[in-house]
Amino acid sequence: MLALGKLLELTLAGREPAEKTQLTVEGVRMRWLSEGALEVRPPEARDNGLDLLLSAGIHGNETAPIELLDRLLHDIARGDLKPRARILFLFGNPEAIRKGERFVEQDVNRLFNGRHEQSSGCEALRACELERLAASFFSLPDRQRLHYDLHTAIRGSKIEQFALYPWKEDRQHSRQELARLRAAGMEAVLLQNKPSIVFSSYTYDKLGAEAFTLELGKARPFGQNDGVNVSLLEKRLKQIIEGTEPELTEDALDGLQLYSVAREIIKHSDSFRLNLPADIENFSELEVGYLLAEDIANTRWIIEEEGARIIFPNPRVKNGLRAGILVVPTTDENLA
Ligand SMILES: O=C(O)CCC(=O)N[C@@H](CCC(=O)O)C(=O)O
Ligand SMILES: [Zn+2]
Repeated sequence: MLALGKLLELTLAGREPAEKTQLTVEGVRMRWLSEGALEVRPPEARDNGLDLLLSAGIHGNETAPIELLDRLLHDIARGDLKPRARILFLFGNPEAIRKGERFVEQDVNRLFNGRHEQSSGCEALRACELERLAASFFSLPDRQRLHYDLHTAIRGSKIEQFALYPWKEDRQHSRQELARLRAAGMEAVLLQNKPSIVFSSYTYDKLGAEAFTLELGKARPFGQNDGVNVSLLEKRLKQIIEGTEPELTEDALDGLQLYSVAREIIKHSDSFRLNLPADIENFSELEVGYLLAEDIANTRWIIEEEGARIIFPNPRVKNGLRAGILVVPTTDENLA
């Protein structure tokens, strides 16, 4: 296999490859751009006009998605997977991946859309670099732009695999992209309704990509991901890469649960208290009237919404950041 197919090994060892560009037997060009960043370009005659950004390891301890991208890259480097799309593979936070930690100093996925400019340290620099790499990759005109940012979650979930779809004013969420997600094994999609500072929001808002955060199961260390079944996603990604996706049918959205954000729970101070069991699963339902959280100055978060569910509850985030999202079921009537 070509050495550049071993991007993960290089990244884990903190090494630069001796050769920065290599050609596979199929004439696919692989180019190392910087730590954890590799561009794959099909021969011009085979290029189908899709630019696909695949990122994982934005959180260093979320290893199943990193292993998935590693397998795809190996297949490309061996000539077993024959891309028709241009692809950018990104391992988001190399230092945290090496440490097996969610982050080193701060969460990279809270530093996009300009936030890194108000901060410092290795993760702020990395967020800036990731924005630059993505912007340069998505700078070619007249091409389709698609970004999947792959994650696993801190806790178990009543809905194992789901996507978060960013928001931008005057831009509608796409039914076609939701159908693609359904085919890739996603059981639910959370339709965002305001701007955000995560990576997929940056590529959606600033670079015009269709972009998603995908949650694939519970985070575990390398080699312990048997419980995370990414087979449908892996199959779909291979089809997208090779340009062999089957046509999506009328019933393609059947069974896909849609949610919208009712409220983001923001931790304002060290007095923040979240009244949930430590092992609560994502998408657990909360009853109207339930006192979810308390914070400084008698702030109380009480459930008012029928059918509300909690995702990503985390009282340990830094002050000013999201400590959970309250979601409610929604319909597909506003999709494009
Ligand atoms: O399990 C958790 O609490 C977090 C899992 C995770 O990393 N999720 C992403 C979601 C990004 C988004 O809002 O699109 C994150 O929190 O960064
Ligand atoms: Zn994550």
